[in-house]
Amino acid sequence: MAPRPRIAITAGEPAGIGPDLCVLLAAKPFAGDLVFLADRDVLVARAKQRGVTLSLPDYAPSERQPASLLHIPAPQPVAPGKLDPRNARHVLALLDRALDGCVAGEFGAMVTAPVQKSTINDAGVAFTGHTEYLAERTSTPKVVMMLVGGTLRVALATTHLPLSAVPAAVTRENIEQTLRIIDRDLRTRFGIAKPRILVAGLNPHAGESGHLGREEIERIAPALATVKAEGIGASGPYPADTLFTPRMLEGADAVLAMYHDQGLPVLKHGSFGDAVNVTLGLPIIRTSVDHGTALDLAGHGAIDTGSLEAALALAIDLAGH
Ligand SMILES: NC(=O)c1ccc[n+]([C@@H]2O[C@H](COP(=O)([O-])OP(=O)(O)OC[C@H]3O[C@@H](n4cnc5c(N)ncnc54)[C@H](O)[C@@H]3O)[C@@H](O)[C@H]2O)c1
Ligand SMILES: N[C@H](C(=O)O)[C@H](O)COP(=O)(O)O
Repeated sequence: MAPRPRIAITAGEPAGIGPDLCVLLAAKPFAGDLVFLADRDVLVARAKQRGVTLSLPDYAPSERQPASLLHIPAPQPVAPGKLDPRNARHVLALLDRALDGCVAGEFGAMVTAPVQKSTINDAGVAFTGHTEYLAERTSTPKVVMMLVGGTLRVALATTHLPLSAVPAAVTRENIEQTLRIIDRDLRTRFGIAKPRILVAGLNPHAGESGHLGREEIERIAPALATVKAEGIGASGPYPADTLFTPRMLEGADAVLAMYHDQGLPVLKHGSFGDAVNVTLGLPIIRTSVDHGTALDLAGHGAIDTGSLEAALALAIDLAGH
């Protein structure tokens, strides 16, 4: 029998629902050993607020523990729902420790609870997302954000940037590199022998033969021709408005959307609460939830643990490959 992978889970923004999700998951059984990276006082307080019994021993690297806590202190007291940029470095320290452990082989994968990107920026650290942060920290020149929900996988050619900056970022080179990464990771990590990837256009009606924009003709189609010649099963560019219809998606393994809000609303409409965000192209395995910090629900109120559970299950599965 394969050994249980050890998975690092970062609690994310301490004022958000990340700590709540951690305390709710800590008592559940998983097919891996879970190491929660968080401030112990924050988890204890959150468990009390939610009426949950928290039983997490300190992490002991030499032992096999179904669930444990790697305590990393937050410098400032934490109140649910109240952001404090002085705790932003703590949030990054959780990520750094998990990442270092993955690179060193101590952890088989890392799973991230949500962070508040604005607060990290407010603390003076330029931060657009875990995806870009982990790429930079591992010196990986190119990674791809992909969300998985139900039978749908949606990858993005561009991630966290203003809409006005998207057209310039949809370059031929970007599309080629993105498709190579999706193809490689679907084969090697997801075990799909010959991935079939559908590529969206950028403009309405995929540019209407150049009358509604030329990115499809000048960049996306030439990039597709190049990667097809390399044997990658990609096709398009397709008009995005009908690309996500069941008939188009039949037999497809992934869709490549050109920008964040072209692809993710479709996926989240169908799967919010159960979908998983996975970073392709990294030297380590990283999955995450499909939602944000939900400050309005931290410490009280009904929260859905489904996405974090799905992210954990996928991380365990990928770590086992
Ligand atoms: N993986 C991540 O780190 C991640 C992902 C998405 C957004 N964010 C960040 O989160 C912050 C807040 O973003 P937002 O307000 O756009 O989105 P959000 O997901 O935090 O909230 C959107 C709505 O969904 C609800 N919600 C979210 N998660 C829920 C859960 N598990 N159970 C029940 N309800 C839930 C919230 O209460 C809110 O009504 C931003 O800083 C954003 O950048 C982080
Ligand atoms: N774009 C993601 C989403 O909408 O779910 C989210 O912001 C998380 O991104 P990172 O994993 O890069 O933090």
